[in-house]
Formats: sequence, C-alpha cells, structure tokens
Amino acid sequence: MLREDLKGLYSALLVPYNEDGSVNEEGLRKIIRHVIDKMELDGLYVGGSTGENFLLDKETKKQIFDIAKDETGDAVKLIAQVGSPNVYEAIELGQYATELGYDAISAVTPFYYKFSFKEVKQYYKDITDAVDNDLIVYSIPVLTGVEIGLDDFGELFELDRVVGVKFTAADFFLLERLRKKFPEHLIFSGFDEMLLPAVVNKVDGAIGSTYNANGPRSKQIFELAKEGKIEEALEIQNVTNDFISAVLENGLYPTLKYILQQETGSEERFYARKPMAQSTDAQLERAQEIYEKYIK
Ligand SMILES: CC(=O)N[C@@H]([C@@H](O)[C@H](O)[C@H](O)CO)[C@@H](O)CC(=O)C(=O)O
Repeated sequence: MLREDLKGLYSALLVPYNEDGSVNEEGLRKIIRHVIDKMELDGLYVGGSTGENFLLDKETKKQIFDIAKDETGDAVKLIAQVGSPNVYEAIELGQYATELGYDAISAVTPFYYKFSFKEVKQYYKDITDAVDNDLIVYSIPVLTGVEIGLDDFGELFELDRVVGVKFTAADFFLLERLRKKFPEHLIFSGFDEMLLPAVVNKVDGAIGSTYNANGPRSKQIFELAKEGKIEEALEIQNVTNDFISAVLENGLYPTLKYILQQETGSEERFYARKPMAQSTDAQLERAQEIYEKYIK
C-alpha cells in the first residue's frame, strides 16, 4: 500500500565536519533548523551521499541519526539511509534508526563488487527481514555503477516492506515505465535539476542536496508542476538550473557548505570529510558570488 505520509520534498541532509573529521554538531543542528524552519521542506534524508556518509564509520553514522532525530522530533519526516556493501552494518543501522523512530529506512544498492541482481535482491531481503520498518531502494547508477531495470524493480517491489525507490537517474523512459507499472510504490526523484520533468512523470516527491539552500524555488516547482502550471514551473526551474550549474561548476559540496554556513550564521567553517578536499580560496570567493546572486 502506498505510504502517502512519506510524500514530499526532502533535504538530502548535508553534514558539516570539523577540521579533524568529526561531526560539527552545532553546525548540523543549525542546518537541520534551517531546512525545517526556513526552507520548510517536508523531511530529511539522513545518511545519503550529500552527508558524505560513505566516508564514515558506523558510530559516526549513528551519531548523525541521533542528532537529526533529536533536533527534528516529529516536526518532519525522517528517512535513514543505512545501505552499505556491508549488509550486517546496514541491518544494524536500520534497526538503530527504527528504534530512534525514523519513519522509514533507505538503502543504496550494494556497490564496489559487481554483484548479480540475485545478490542485490538478497541484500534487500536480508535488510527488510531483519528491520521492522519500510524501505526505499536508493538507486544512483552514476555513483554505484549498478543499473536496475524495470523487471528487476518489480522483483524488489515484491519484497515485503520495500515501499519505493529514490530514483537518481536521467532515464525518463524508465521513470515513466516505473510510474505506470507501480502506482502503489513511492518514487522519489533524485536529480534536482530535473525536478520539473520528474513531477510531470508523477513522482511522489524528491530528495536533493540543493533543496537545503534553494528550498523555496524547489517547492514552487514541485507545487506548480503538480497543478499542471508547467510554463510557470519551467521559469523557476530555469533560474534554479542557473544556480545548480554554477554550484556544480564550482564544486557541489564546497559551494553548498559555504552557502549553508552563511545562511545559518555559523562562525566555524563547514569542513569536508577526507579524502574530500577542503575548499580553496578561489572556490570560497566564487561561492560567495553564487550565494549573493541566487540565495541571499
Ligand atoms: C549525486 C548527488 O549528489 N545527487 C544528489 C542531487 O541532489 C544532486 O546533488 C543535484 O541534483 C545536483 O546534481 C542527490 O540525489 C543525492 C542524495 O539525495 C543523497 O544525498 O543521497
């Protein structure tokens, strides 16, 4: 049955780190408040790519789940991304987030080794058998190299408690087929620059990194497109994509980190987690220009 309550626009939560790689808790709490109070998004997707999650040890992942739940309470929906090629860790994190009260879990397709689809399916079965929560498959072939076709999605959706997919791909033919074939499963769009065509294809929501800073425009696109006001939505998507192009050209996470540091009035710099490089002075200068032009 469709999890109607999970529909909406989610922040792919960005996590600020200290220079030594530890979590900047104060900064993270401020980002969460910003996303809820100023961006007015419907939920947080915690532990995704934007949080540099795949560079973290298990205890730090749990710490971030704790902070997000503590700061959010029941104000917005919370989805915990727990996936890892280490399925035992994914299960432990799924159980942990579920006990904390997360509304759902999500798991990236297992990556690095070339797993067969049978192995991928078994991974999702193992997680959903062991965790008492609904799960959203996280498909992001551009980073994992794992492509899932229409029939394979059908097999995953047959698993108890697999309620949908976070679809981070530009394959609109596959998206259209998925929507038509699986009206009872949630589909979240993962590329912010393609929000409008994704909503035209009737996705249930979207999860993205730039929504942390560009929330109001993104919400407008989402709402206008749902109402069929495509021309108006396209105008806002055009400006949004000028912003996203500039951000991508200057470095996605460094630019978003800089903008969020300014927006939350944080004195401490928002560092990246190694081996991600820290921002150069030139990147910071350009980030300030982007911030002034599109967000401030
Ligand atoms: C690869 C990547 O970072 N994808 C982002 C997008 O929001 C992306 O940053 C944006 O569309 C700009 O390309 C999200 O799909 C990632 C995400 O939701 C996550 O943090 O897991």
